[in-house]
Amino acid sequence: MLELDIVIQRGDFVLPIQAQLNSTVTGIFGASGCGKSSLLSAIAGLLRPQQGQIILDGQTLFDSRKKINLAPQQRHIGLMFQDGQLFPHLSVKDNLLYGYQRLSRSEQHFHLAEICQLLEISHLFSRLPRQLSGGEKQRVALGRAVLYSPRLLLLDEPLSSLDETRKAQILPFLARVRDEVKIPMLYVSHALSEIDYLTKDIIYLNSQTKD
Ligand SMILES: Nc1ncnc2c1ncn2[C@@H]1O[C@H](COP(=O)(O)OP(=O)(O)OP(=O)(O)O)[C@@H](O)[C@H]1O
Repeated sequence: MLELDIVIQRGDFVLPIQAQLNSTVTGIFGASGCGKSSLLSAIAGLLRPQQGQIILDGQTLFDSRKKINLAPQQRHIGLMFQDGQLFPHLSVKDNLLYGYQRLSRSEQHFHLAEICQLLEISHLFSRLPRQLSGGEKQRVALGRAVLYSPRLLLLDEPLSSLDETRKAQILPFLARVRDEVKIPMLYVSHALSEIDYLTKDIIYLNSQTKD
């Protein structure tokens, strides 16, 4: 369970958020600039909230009063963005293994073959990212994020660079990750239809302006 009780501030922008998230997938929806990416950055440890607490499965990741602020690598949270951000000079296989190889055996919860079969990417192993379609890149990025065995996977508009046909192809893979791998996910999107496909649990963000 993820417990959030924080205030994020960036200049005049203020976002207070209080929520308890229990679902395998929680959708995060809101207008452009309402703070969706800032919220994910705060959970990942890349942006310090102005005040409050973030607790994941009983572990305090951030507490302004107790002066706790775990570094991103101590949080073991996975992030996946709009353009996947694969390393361009590494093959698909080396991209997939990038974070995985740095885990100890006990931290490796999945096998390369199992995840690649799930996402149908095994035949792409020797290719470089520039030799992949947009949809293939996103499946490889998702595979890399899942192999890292994160406690929580944060997905920031993972399909927004794809056309409607490709989106429709990738959504079932995300549903498979939800059902078969069961890593809790926060899924940010402008598209309610995408969120609806994956979950009925949605947070609507409303930011405020500092007076
Ligand atoms: N580095 C920064 N410094 C100051 N303000 C920032 C910074 N980054 C973002 N902001 C502001 O914080 C607010 C929230 O931005 P954020 O990127 O979290 O919104 P978002 O909901 O993810 O937007 P979008 O849907 O357009 O990607 C915006 O008003 C933005 O202008």
